[in-house]
Amino acid sequence: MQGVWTPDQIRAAEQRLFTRTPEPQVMRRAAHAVSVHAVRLLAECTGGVAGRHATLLVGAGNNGGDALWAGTFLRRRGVGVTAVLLAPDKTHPAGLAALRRAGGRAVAADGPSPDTSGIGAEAADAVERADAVIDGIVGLSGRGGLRPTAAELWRRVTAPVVAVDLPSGVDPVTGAVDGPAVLADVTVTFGGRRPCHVLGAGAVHSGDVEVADIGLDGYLPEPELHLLDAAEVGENWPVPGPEDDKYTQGVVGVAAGSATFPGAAVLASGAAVQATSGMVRYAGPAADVVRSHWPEVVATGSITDAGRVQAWAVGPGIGTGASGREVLLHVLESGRPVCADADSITLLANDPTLWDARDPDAPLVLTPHAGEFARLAGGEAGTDRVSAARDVAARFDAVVLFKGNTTVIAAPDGRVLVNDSRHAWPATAGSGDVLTGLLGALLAGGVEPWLACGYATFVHSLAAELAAGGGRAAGGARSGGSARGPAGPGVAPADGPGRGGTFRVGAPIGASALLAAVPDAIRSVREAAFRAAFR
Ligand SMILES: NC(=O)C1=CN([C@@H]2O[C@H](COP(=O)(O)OP(=O)(O)OC[C@H]3O[C@@H](n4cnc5c(N)ncnc54)[C@H](OP(=O)(O)O)[C@@H]3O)[C@@H](O)[C@H]2O)[C@@H](O)CC1
Ligand SMILES: [K+]
Repeated sequence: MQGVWTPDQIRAAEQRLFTRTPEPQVMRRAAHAVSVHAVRLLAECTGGVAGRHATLLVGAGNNGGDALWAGTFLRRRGVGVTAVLLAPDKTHPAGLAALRRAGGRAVAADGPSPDTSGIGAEAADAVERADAVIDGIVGLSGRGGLRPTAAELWRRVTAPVVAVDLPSGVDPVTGAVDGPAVLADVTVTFGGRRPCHVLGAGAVHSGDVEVADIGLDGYLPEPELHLLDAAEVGENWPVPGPEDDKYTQGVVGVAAGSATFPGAAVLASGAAVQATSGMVRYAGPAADVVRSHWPEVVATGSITDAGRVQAWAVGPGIGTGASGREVLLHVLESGRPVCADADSITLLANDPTLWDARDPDAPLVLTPHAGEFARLAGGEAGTDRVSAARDVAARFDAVVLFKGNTTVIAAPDGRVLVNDSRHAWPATAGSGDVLTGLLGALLAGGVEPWLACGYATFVHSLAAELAAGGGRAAGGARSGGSARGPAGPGVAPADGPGRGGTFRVGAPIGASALLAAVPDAIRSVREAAFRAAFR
């Protein structure tokens, strides 16, 4: 599992590191890593390095210092470097002196001869003719969106961008973007990811995140957040062993859909079928429709006839009336692990007495989207979705899988996993029903609930991407293509060649296509695990 650390954790670790390694040396390590990625980007995007031009956007703090030192290293590779200083009086002195010694230029952002937007002619020229831009405006101390001069400079940037530590204008802790913010092709960070690289709009604004080793290992505490990679998911996805039969792998019960709306039942049952080689039982009014789509499902019309299961997936399409309540009550009383989604979340939010039916020893997973989350929590989550999910998980003693473009998975003990898929292909009707079925299958297979949520979300997101045609190598690599691609933030990269690589074509999908891609996604993560084992 990869870790994500808060700015406070990073700063505390840095202070401990500085007792052993002088601060300027650490900064030069960081800056060198930035320059390495800038060189790579220049080579990829312009076909060369020496003779190209890099423009540094330099703010008041150490983030600007990193950029200046990175410019110094770029000079050694024959790159022309201009630093545009946003706060000339506060510019990192040693970094600026080093850049000047190396033959780099520095100009003030607002002079001389500022235009009507307050940008000096030399600064405007440096930004507009850059082959690459290094964003050293602000880092861990950033608050709010870019300030006016920085925003005006950013508006003029067309070259590929390497962000130092994080894209300026993005909130370091929540990833929220509240005003103008840099959209990077690559973000080079130090020692470990920050929350803004994986949460909310920040995950998109960061582009590809490269973690450089500056010696922080050994000084960092337990991470605040965790990320899974494909190999881990593949290694732990339950598959039949030599001794297994259909029962030993765990039987999953699906209680979903209605006679009028059987789709949720078909999708959730189908996902459970695709996710496990064991047995799937369905109980509910859509039994005939489920059977006709999935003959391998043992389907019955009533929850009381369902038979024995090792876990339940309950909720999608059961309604919020008396019959839905009865189904949920039965499932909660079963003493089995339960994944409660959709209508069952609304039922639980509306009728607190339902909680009394729950066996306190049986794990409960809740999978709300924003609206359901607000019902459960008694208010909107706000921008700090991690804290909000943690609070609800602790309050209800349940694992909370808070859906969104970044899915946040909080355990009652405070552990948090995030899935920063950086694409929105699963945002389609019925997609949540598929996730519920996957989760039910993993719970029935005995996977620990918090991890089951992580594995199911990973595979679900990957299946959506594969179905859409966006494709992602299951080695953990991100989608190909630039974050500045024409599709814009929050959606999968658009098609055709562009900065940062060649984009793969994607097209909108429905939940049935997502479901059909689940076996490919599972195969893909298992292949990643296989490759990792022999690396
Ligand atoms: N310590 C080290 O050696 C190492 C540190 N490292 C590097 O240091 C970075 C942290 O540096 P830092 O703490 O100096 O602050 P930093 O993020 O540069 O901000 C500077 C100032 O910007 C301002 N500002 C705030 N918001 C703003 C906005 N929206 N738009 C514009 N300006 C804004 C605000 O100043 P104000 O104007 O409010 O006085 C703030 O004080 C870290 O990210 C990493 O890159 C690495 O080199 C590893 C070794
Ligand atoms: K930055």
